[in-house]
Amino acid sequence: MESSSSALSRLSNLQRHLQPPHSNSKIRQGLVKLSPEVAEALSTGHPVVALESTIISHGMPYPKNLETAKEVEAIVRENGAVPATVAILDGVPCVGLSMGELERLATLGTKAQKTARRDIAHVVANRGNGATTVSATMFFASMVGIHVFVTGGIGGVHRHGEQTMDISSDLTELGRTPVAVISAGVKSILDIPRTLEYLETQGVCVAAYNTNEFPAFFTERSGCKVHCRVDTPDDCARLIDANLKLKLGTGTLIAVPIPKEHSASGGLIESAIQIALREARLETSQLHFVFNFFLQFIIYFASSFTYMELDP
Ligand SMILES: O=c1[nH]cc([C@@H]2O[C@H](COP(=O)(O)O)[C@@H](O)[C@H]2O)c(=O)[nH]1
Repeated sequence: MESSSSALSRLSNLQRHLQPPHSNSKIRQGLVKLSPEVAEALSTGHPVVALESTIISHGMPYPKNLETAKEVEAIVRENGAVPATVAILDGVPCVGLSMGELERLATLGTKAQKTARRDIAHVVANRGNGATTVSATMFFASMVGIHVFVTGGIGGVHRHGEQTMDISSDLTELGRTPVAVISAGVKSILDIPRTLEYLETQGVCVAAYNTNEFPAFFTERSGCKVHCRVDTPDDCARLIDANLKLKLGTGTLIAVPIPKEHSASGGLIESAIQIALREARLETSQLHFVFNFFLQFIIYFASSFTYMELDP
């Protein structure tokens, strides 16, 4: 606990040092709405933790989503920081939501547009409601001077991403926005080794908490080693501090494995996911077989007709 509070004070000193109060928000006045609590915390150098909102609107049904959002905010408060949930409401990017706004977002559910960086201008221009993903949340957090952001899982490179190019903009955002993202890793349905390769290309420092391995969201292990290990909140604060002071310009990803007490249920979910993936692969290969069979059939007939036409 002592090391966690010294890490908090280190971060808040850093925030004060690197971010003269409201320098950004003054420049961008009117573009982003800060909740009074977040504005006060940022101006006094009190630690602030950003939270995303896609997980609220798209990740769970109502009212579970609202309960979880409140619970997460309460955990941030219990640990001495101010939570800043980010969302776009009626076209206004909000950093820090009131209980009413949180409730509104939760009841909107999927009617709130899933908003990644590429969607921000569109949602704002149309005065829409947007639930921000990791990339959009990082963008707004950085804009107002919040350096730490906590979430469940970030997006990554999808399986077969080398063919589909389906790569989450969360990864490019980590390569361009100096915010530390603390998460349980990436979803295990994604391609974890390629996600880590992509982050390396983007120059993102990926650290794992109390382990040498990148966690697999529902389980502690993914089989992928990381180059940076952090063991205490102080280690994390020093890493974030170095990244910001050196103005590397990139984000930091700190992956925290699922707590031991939940690893049994996590393992159960993970094995169900692996079975589903195997079944999907099998179905795809059966479909390929049927498709190839019909293709050969069509080619055979088409060529017979062509011969008949050429040589009646
Ligand atoms: O288990 C989950 N992890 C992450 C997300 C959300 O999905 C986003 C990534 O979406 P995409 O793969 O479309 O970039 C993340 O930033 C996060 O907001 C989610 O819905 N479920």
